[in-house]
Amino acid sequence: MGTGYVGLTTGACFASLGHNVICADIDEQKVESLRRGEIPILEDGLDRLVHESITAERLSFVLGAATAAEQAEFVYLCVPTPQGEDGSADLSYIEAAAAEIGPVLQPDAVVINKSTVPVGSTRVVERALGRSDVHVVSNPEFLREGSAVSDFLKPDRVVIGADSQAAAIRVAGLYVGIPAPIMVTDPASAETIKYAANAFLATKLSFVNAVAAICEAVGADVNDVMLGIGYDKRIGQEFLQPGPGWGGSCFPKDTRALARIAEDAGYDFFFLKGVLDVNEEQFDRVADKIARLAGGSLEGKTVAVWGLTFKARTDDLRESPSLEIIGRLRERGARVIGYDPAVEVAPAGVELAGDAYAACDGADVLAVLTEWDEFKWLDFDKVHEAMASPCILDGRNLLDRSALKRRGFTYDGIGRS
Ligand SMILES: NC(=O)C1=CN([C@@H]2O[C@H](COP(=O)(O)OP(=O)(O)OC[C@H]3O[C@@H](n4cnc5c(N)ncnc54)[C@H](O)[C@@H]3O)[C@@H](O)[C@H]2O)C=CC1
Ligand SMILES: O=C(O)[C@H]1O[C@H](OP(=O)(O)OP(=O)(O)OC[C@H]2O[C@@H](n3ccc(=O)[nH]c3=O)[C@H](O)[C@@H]2O)[C@H](O)[C@@H](O)[C@@H]1O
Repeated sequence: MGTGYVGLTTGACFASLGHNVICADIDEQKVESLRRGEIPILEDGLDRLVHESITAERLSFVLGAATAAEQAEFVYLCVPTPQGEDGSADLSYIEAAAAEIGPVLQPDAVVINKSTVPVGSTRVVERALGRSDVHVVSNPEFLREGSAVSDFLKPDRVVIGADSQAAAIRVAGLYVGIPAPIMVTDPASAETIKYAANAFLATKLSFVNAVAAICEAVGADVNDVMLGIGYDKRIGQEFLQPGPGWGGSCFPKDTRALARIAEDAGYDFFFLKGVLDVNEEQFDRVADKIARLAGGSLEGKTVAVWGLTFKARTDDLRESPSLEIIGRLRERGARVIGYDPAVEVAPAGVELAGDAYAACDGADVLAVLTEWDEFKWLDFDKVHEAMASPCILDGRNLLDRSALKRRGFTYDGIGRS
């Protein structure tokens, strides 16, 4: 159920493992284009997997959840769980999908929550299904956008939360062929593992960005500092890249949802609120850096922005740090010209340029906010020529600082004095 980043990846990967998969969505246009073999999202390797499985007649697409669920042994719920008004996860899509499939499910079918859902949602699904002869299991997903297929097929672990041992073993059987430890636990623990993992990763990034701020003040280089701490195996080298703040469709909503779960459980997770505050502060700090490069005020200034998506190798703009920072620049009176290799429709408040050089035309500052590899290899003499004043804010520490300085740019990065 759901053919978004998670549902389509899950469907295509399970089909590639030899299972027969029917993917359902309520979005008619999406279903039509998937039937034609057109993949609506940018995801490395997904195209090939979908085509191979359609050809092998192991993967098909239908409109509406009930049609797909009728004959199924397993039903995966991969529908959105957006942030509700009070910060908690909105379960209305989950409840609607469960209510729709409840009447048509085969006895003994297993309904599996792959959407990220708060503790207790297994019970919510049970209630919405209205069936005592089917099982509900939690099987959270840990894939990242941009590397969804390889993350799904080579995960660090598979987590299954079930009350019924037999149902857990049946779900584990779906993953035969995937080289990963399978951990079976109870539903509440599985649901908590998902939120704790995302919140821990977000904490790591806020910590890195906070250390970057200290590095700027004391004259240290955050890249070296992170390399140095990462050699410690207990810390590890991964997920230590400083940046303009973290974003995406999940970290912000899941971190807020965990803070809310804690509050409802009577625990003041003040520390996690600090993680969120540091991230907001990082957006402000980057906007301040751009203003400083523009001479103090952004009123009437033009800022070129390279990178609009929330990270490279995805076309997803949801809760993108780049858009957060652009909002702040516009509030301070700047005109923003953006360029992103994966974005064709201009987000609100951004004029979209046809290429990276065109974005720089007459710009007072260039801000690099997404780490697309191709930005490294552009002709910076051409960029220099196009800009009104050659100033670069490198929000991902992506570019060659010394080479840019030699070319006459004023350069500022993150955590490098
Ligand atoms: N995007 C990511 O990297 C990850 C997302 N998740 C979680 O997975 C869930 C889904 O996320 P995405 O795939 O990003 O969402 P998405 O927004 O890309 O896709 C969700 C799809 O579900 C469809 N849908 C809504 N109601 C439906 C219904 N009743 N029946 C059938 N289809 C329905 C929508 O039309 C949409 O195509 C969320 O809970 C998210 O937190 C978990 C891990 C990774
Ligand atoms: O629940 C989810 O949706 C997923 O959320 C994240 O995956 P994703 O949102 O695709 O992206 P990440 O690669 O984790 O990046 C998130 C944000 O952190 C930033 N980031 C990441 C890594 C880093 O070292 N530095 C850094 O600033 C990225 O630019 C981006 O804005 C998690 O990594 C996945 O494990 C999880 O399944």
